[in-house]
Amino acid sequence: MEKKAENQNIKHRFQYSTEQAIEKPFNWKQMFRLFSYMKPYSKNLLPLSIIVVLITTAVRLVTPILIGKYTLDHAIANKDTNLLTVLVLTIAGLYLLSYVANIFRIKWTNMLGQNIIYDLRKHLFTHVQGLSHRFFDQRSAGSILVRILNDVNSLQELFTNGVINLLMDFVLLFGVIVILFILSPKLTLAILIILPIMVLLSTKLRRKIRRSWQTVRIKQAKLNSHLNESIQGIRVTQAFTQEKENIEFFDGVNTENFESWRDATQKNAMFRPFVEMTNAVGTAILIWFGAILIKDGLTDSNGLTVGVFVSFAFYLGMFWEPISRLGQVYNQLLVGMASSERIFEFLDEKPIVGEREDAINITDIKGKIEFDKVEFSYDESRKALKGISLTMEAGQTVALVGHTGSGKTTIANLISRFYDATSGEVKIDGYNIKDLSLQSIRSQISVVLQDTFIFSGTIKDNIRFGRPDATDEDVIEAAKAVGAHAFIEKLSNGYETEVEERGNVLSVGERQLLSFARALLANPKILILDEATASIDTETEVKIQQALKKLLNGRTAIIIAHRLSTIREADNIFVLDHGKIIEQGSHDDLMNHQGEYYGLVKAQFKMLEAI
Ligand SMILES: Nc1ncnc2c1ncn2[C@@H]1O[C@H](COP(=O)(O)OP(=O)(O)OP(=O)(O)O)[C@@H](O)[C@H]1O
Repeated sequence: MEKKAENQNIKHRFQYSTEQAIEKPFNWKQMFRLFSYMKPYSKNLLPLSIIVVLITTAVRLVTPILIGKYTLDHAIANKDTNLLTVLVLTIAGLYLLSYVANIFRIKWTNMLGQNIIYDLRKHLFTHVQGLSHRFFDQRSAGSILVRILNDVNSLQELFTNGVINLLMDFVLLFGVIVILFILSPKLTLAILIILPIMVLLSTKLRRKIRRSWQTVRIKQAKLNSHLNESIQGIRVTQAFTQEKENIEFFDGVNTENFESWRDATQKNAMFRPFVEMTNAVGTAILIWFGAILIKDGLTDSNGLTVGVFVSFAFYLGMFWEPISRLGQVYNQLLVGMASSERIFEFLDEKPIVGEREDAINITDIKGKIEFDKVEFSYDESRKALKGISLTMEAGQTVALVGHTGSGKTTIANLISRFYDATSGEVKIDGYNIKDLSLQSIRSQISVVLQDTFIFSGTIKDNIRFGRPDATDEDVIEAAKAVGAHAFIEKLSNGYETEVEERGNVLSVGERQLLSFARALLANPKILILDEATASIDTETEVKIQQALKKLLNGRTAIIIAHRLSTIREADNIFVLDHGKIIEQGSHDDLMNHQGEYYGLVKAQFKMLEAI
C-alpha cells in the first residue's frame, strides 16, 4: 500500500507539459507563410531542383513507351536492327540523363531543405533573443528549446523531400493516367476499379500509423524533459538520496517510449505489404484482362499489342508509387502545420518593451536616475512597486535594503528597462527611459547578479563577454583590479581554462570575482549589483570588498545590499517594504532615526553574534 502511494507521489512529481498538439488541420494561410521561406532561393536552388525533378520524371514517363510500343512492336516485330540500335542507345542515354539528374536532385533538394531550416532557426533564435523578460517568465527554458530544435527539425523532411516530391508525384500521376488512357481506355478503367478501395483502406491504415508515431513523439518529449530535469537537478537528487525513485520513474518513461516505438514500427510494417497486395491485384487484372484484349487484337484493330501491354505493365507499376507517397507528404504537411503554428506563435510575439522609432541614442550617460511615482506589477493581481519616487545622483553608491520580496530586484529591473513601469516615469539623466534606445541604455549599464551566469568557454571569454573587442591585456588588467588574477593563475590553464556552462568547477566567491572583472571591463556608467548572500570566508570577503571599491569608483552604483560593510559605505540607503520606500538616508542618519533600518541592522548583528 505504502509503496503504491509512494509511486503515485513520484508520478505526480514528474508531470511535464509536452505541448501535445502534434498535428493541426491544413491551413492555407499558414502554409503560404511557411513556404515564403523558399523565396530567397526562388532564383537558384528552387528552379534548379524543379528542372532536375522534371527531367527525371519525363524520362520515367517516356521510357516504357519506347521499350514496349517501339522496341517490341516495331523494331523487334519487324526485325529492324537499325531502329533497334537507335532505340537501345536512346533508352541508355535517357537512363544516363536521369541518373545524373537524380544525383543533382538529391544534392539540390537537400541543400534547399537545409538552407530553409537554417534560415528559419536563425530567424526564430534572433527573434527570441530580443523578447522581453515577461516572455521568459511565462515559459520554461525547456519548452523554448523544444521549439527551436524539435519543431524546426520536424519541418526539415517537408522542405527537403516533401515539397519537391509533391511536384514530382503530381506530374508523374497525371502523366501516367493520361498515358494509360491513351494506350488502352478499357484496360485502364478495369484497373482503376480497385483505386477507391485502395484509397479508402490506405487512408485508414495511414491514419492509424500517423497516430502511433504521434504517441512516439509525445513519449519522447516526456523522456527528454525527464532527462533534462534529472541531470540539472542531480546534485539535489543525490543530496536527498532520491536516485532510486528517479531511476524507477525513468524506467517507466523509457519503457513507455520503447513500447510506443514497437507499436508504431509494427503498424508501419503493415503498410508495405498492403501496397504490394494492391499492386498484385492490379497486376492480376492487367494479365487477365490484358490477355483477352491481346487475343482480340489478333483479329481486331481495337485490341492490344504485346508491346503496348508491356508498356502498360510498366506504367501500372509507376501508378501506385505517387499515390502512396502523396499520403506521406500529406502527413508531413499536417505535422508541419502543428510545428509551424508553434514557431509562428513565437515569431508573432512582440517584445513588450518596445523601442520608439525616433529613440534617442544617448552615448555618454552621466548616471543620474530618478523614479517618479512609479507603480509596477508583474501580473494583474499584485503590485510589486507602489508609488516609488527616488533620486540617485550620478556617481553615487546607493543601497536598496528590505525584506525578501519587498521590490528591490524589481527596481533594478526597471532601470535596465527589462520591464516598463505600469504608471509613473523612470528617468536617466532627465530622459524618460522609454525615449532612449535600448541599446544605448543597456550598453552603459552592467548587472551583476547573485547567481552569476558563467558561459561555457574559457575564463578569458567569460570576462570579456560584455566587451568582445577587449585585448588579452585588458582582460588581465580587469582581473587584477578586482583581485581575481591570483586564483585564475592557479587554474590548470590560467585564463585559457575551459569552464562549463554555469561554471560549476568554480567556487561561489571565485564566480563573483569573475563577474566583477566582467563588469569592470564593460566599464558601465551605471552598475547594478545584486550582492550574493552566501557566506564566504573572511579572506574572500575582504577581497570582494576591495574589488567592490574598484568597481564602484566613478559610476552610479545600485546595490541590493545584504552585507553591512557595503551598506555602511553607501551614500544613500533606501529601505523598502512591500513595494514602498519607508525610509531613506545615510547609515548614520537611519541608525539615529531608530526605525525599520535600525531594526534590520540590529537583527543582523544578533545573527552574527549567534554564529
Ligand atoms: N517574474 C516575476 N513574475 C511575477 N512576480 C514576480 C516576478 N519577480 C518577482 N515577482 C514578485 O514581485 C515581488 C517583488 O519581488 P522582488 O524580486 O523585487 O523582491 P526582492 O526585494 O528583490 O526580494 P529578494 O531579496 O528575495 O531578492 C515579490 O512579491 C515577487 O513574488
